[in-house]
Amino acid sequence: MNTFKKLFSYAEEKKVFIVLSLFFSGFATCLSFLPYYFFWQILREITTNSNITEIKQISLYIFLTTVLYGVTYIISLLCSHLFAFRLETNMKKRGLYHLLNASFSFFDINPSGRTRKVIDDNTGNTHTIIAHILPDSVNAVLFPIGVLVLSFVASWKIGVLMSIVIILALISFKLMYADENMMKEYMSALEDINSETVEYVRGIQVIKVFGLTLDSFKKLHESILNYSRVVNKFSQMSRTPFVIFQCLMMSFSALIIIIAYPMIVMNESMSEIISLVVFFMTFAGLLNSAFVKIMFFSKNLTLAKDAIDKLEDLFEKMDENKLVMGNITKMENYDIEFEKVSFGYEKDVSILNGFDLKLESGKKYALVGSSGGGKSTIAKLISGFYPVSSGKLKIGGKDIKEYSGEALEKNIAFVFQHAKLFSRTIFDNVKIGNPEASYEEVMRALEIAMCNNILDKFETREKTIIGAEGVHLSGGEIQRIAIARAILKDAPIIILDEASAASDPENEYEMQRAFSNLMKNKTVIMIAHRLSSIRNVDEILVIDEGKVIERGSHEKLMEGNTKYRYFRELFKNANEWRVVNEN
Ligand SMILES: Nc1ncnc2c1ncn2[C@@H]1O[C@H](COP(=O)(O)OP(=O)(O)OP(=O)(O)O)[C@@H](O)[C@H]1O
Repeated sequence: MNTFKKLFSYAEEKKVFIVLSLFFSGFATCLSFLPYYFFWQILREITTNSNITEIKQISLYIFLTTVLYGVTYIISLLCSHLFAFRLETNMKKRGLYHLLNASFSFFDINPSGRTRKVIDDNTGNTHTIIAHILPDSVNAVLFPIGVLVLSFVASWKIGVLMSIVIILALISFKLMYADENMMKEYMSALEDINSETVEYVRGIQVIKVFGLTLDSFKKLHESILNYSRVVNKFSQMSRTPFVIFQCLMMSFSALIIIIAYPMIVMNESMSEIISLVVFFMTFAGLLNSAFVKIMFFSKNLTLAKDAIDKLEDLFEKMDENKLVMGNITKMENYDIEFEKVSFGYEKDVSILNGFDLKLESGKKYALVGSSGGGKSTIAKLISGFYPVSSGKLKIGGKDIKEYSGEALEKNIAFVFQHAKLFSRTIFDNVKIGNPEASYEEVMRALEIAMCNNILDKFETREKTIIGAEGVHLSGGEIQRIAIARAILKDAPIIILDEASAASDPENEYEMQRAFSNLMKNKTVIMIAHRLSSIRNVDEILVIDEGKVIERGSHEKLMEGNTKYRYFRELFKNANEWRVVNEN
């Protein structure tokens, strides 16, 4: 019931519809007995007086009560659908709200496609239980009760027989679904096999290139074996009660012999016997369908519970690591200062420990160092992706926490290693940098970012839709469009995380020019592996194990036995090695 409480809380304003739906469903169930009652009366009339006027009259009652039942049931479904669609909409809205307010760290860890899928799939999974199963469950519960009452009204013997059948069916039914953990285990095995299959298909290129077999793709193999084991266990567990349940339902009509035979032997009224037999037999299929509805209810309730748990778990994750924001909107200057900052992504693993660093407004810095040293982490902290664990991170002399979210967004532009472009026109992709910008300003940004030769490739130029048929952009070209976007944003602090990694030698020259245009008069923090691209910066900082171990100009760091010089030589050797091998 907790699941329903949670579900209903998403659409409090339309709760009245679900109450109405349950009421009409109950009312419809009661009405559904009337046609059967009148049917029994017709049988009695046919087998006794055969009064045609009376039969016509009762037939009319059957017709009217059936129509009334149909209308009431439709009203019930209409109400449940109104509630279910509002619930789905509100859940999606809540998802959107959390997405818009999610911490940056959330997007750092969670792929956007998966997040969308969790929200879309799980909100969808709540539809069946609310729109169909919930109103039907009222029917499923009331129907066997009504059948019992009507049976006792018809004959106490039929009533007793019906009671025995219903009790036995309920026991076997309960045994089938007794183990809630079994259901959970089944759902989790199903989810595992689904996600592992998706992972396998996504990596199909690697699998083909390396000729991997399913066995070597261990996790998928294990998930298949696990699924098969769980399904087998579930089937074995449900086997006996399911067979009993099916036998009961299938042989239900035959049970009337227990009552009819002694009546025939005792020479009771033939018309009474026939009407009772036919009346009893009509309930056989109806009772079965009531139980099937209960079966669907259990399954869909587990699905809905799973869906709501997953959504709430996602919302919780979106709220983790959120930066506490202040309300200062203006930055006095763009000096950046780390004061004894400690930070770790996980509780016990510290990446920065008492880290100190000062970067001056308007200067260009390059962070270099061995992989995993903490360069990107420093950049992410400056951008406000994660809050620091202790110490202070200041921009313009004020703690980053004192600024509003908009102030950080407005003043910092981050160009990622793998820039993301949307399936819109090149123009629109750039305009995201400043939605207020004019046509000329966008075109100017494209020009400064050296994108003109990209536009020349397409007849539709800046109106070319990214991802449309025949539109293929190289990594370097995508990066230049992303730089145009950052140029248009015109933020005073620019962070470039391995931003030239995607460029090939052919467009590296253009990339470098695009970068220098972007960096003019800004505070720039550039993380670079290509050491050739960082010569024009004011200072180079060598980061190792979360510390600045060297800092200075290229010339200064090349003097003496520095780590930077060592990296340079490695880089030079690697390039020479590459050129020799390419020749
Ligand atoms: N989202 C994350 N969750 C947990 N640990 C992380 C996360 N991102 C980075 N790390 C860890 O933090 C450490 C520093 O990583 P960071 O990316 O800052 O290094 P880097 O110097 O930029 O490395 P590279 O040059 O290879 O990109 C690494 O040990 C890395 O495994």
